[in-house]
Amino acid sequence: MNLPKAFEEKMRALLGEEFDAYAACYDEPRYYGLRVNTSKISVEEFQKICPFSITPIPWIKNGFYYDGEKESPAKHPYYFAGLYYLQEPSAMTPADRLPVEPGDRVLDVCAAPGGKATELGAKLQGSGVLVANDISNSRAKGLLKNLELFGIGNMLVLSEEPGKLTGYFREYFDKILIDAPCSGEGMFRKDPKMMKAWEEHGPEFFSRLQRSIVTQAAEMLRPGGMLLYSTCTFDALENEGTIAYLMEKYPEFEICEIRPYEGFTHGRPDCAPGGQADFRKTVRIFPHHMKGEGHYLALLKKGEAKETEGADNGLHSEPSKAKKPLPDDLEMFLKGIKRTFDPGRFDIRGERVYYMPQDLPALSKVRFLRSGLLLGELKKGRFEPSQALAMNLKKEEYSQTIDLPLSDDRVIKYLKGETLLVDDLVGSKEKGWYLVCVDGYPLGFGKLAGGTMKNKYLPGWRWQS
Ligand SMILES: C[S@@+](CC[C@H](N)C(=O)[O-])C[C@H]1O[C@@H](n2cnc3c(N)ncnc32)[C@H](O)[C@@H]1O
Repeated sequence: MNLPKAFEEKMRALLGEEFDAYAACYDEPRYYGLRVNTSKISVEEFQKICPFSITPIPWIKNGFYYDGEKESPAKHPYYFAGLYYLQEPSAMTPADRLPVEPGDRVLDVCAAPGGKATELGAKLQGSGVLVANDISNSRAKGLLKNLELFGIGNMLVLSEEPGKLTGYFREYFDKILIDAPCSGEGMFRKDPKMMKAWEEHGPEFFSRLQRSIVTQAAEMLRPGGMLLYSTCTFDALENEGTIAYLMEKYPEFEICEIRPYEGFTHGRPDCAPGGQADFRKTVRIFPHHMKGEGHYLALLKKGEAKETEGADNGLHSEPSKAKKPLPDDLEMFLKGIKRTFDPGRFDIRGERVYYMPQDLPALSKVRFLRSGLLLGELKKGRFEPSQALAMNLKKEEYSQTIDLPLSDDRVIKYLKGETLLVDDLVGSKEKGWYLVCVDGYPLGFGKLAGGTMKNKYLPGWRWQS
């Protein structure tokens, strides 16, 4: 592979005698990875049912390699059931190493298309809140789809400039991930087009952007909270340089150890102005040391603020809405779900019914793609459940289900949007909303009458043949 000359020279200087081993990797095939959605299935269970050959990624407990030249895991009903996400192995590391716990308030500042946000959401296991943001509205649409496919309901999907969010979320979050826009040097093998982009917008351009994003994000982290910064580039200015800038502006941040793996390489104190030894705790991923493309990670903890102590965190909760009774048809539908709903968290806007995360600040004038779990729509008083709700439910939580084995050709028919005959599975008098599952994992809803099931799978998500 012909690398840009300036890049090659820079890498020679960075890697010294390791450069030849690094350069030789460009003649090797790229790695393909798949990450299990642990909010839907355990790793052990997935290994039992996985229809293609996989081998563990040693530093990611729910990550596996697959052979991308032979297999197409995105064209499988389990993918449509949200059981896994396809992701380059080194890119799994940031969300894995940010210690998110159920109940946390988590922000993913640059989240689209959701490779990391889907893992952060899965780690929350339905409690707390994930705010997934991306400045690009078109990319945020893909992010929303991936989060809904994963069954994440306790979330907001926003498309905002991070500086605007600081006014709403000052010191609000427990954990923040910044997977920054970068010059992408670690992705040259996976996607050679990145080299052209690098020549147009190199490290200097991205460094300026990263400096503004990290300092804006810093204001949204509560004291004691943790921030993980990552890039898929090798450039020192964009990596150690950005973290050094953050720590100069916000001295209350300290660099923390990242759970180790033998293939990780230490960050470089010599690449950071000031050269503090702590930069060794940051991690560089190189393809000649491990089976992944290339990444940089720094985990930081925010101490008590030195200058902004006692500042108002801007958190003014949405005034609780007067609790109106829910429409009858919605009330009836919810009786079929074995889950306790908090009446104060329903939010009906026009025809749409949402179930909101708890303790959100008032968010007027923020560009949303989604706020909360879209439960469904009220059409002339009739409630129609959404695709997002189907993906958010477990089979055991819903009273009426049609569970098809993978081998049943009605699975693909359902995903294509076709009407199904299911009189062999339900009594002739049964009717109403059914949750259609494959091997026990929900795919979507259908409406049954007289042994025929009208397909309610979201048209935009259909299986394309
Ligand atoms: C490396 S990608 C993120 C990949 C994503 N975290 C994932 O794992 O799928 C960087 C993202 O940052 C977004 N971006 C660029 N500038 C931004 C800004 N100022 N604020 C927020 N997002 C930005 C881009 O649209 C892009 O989607």
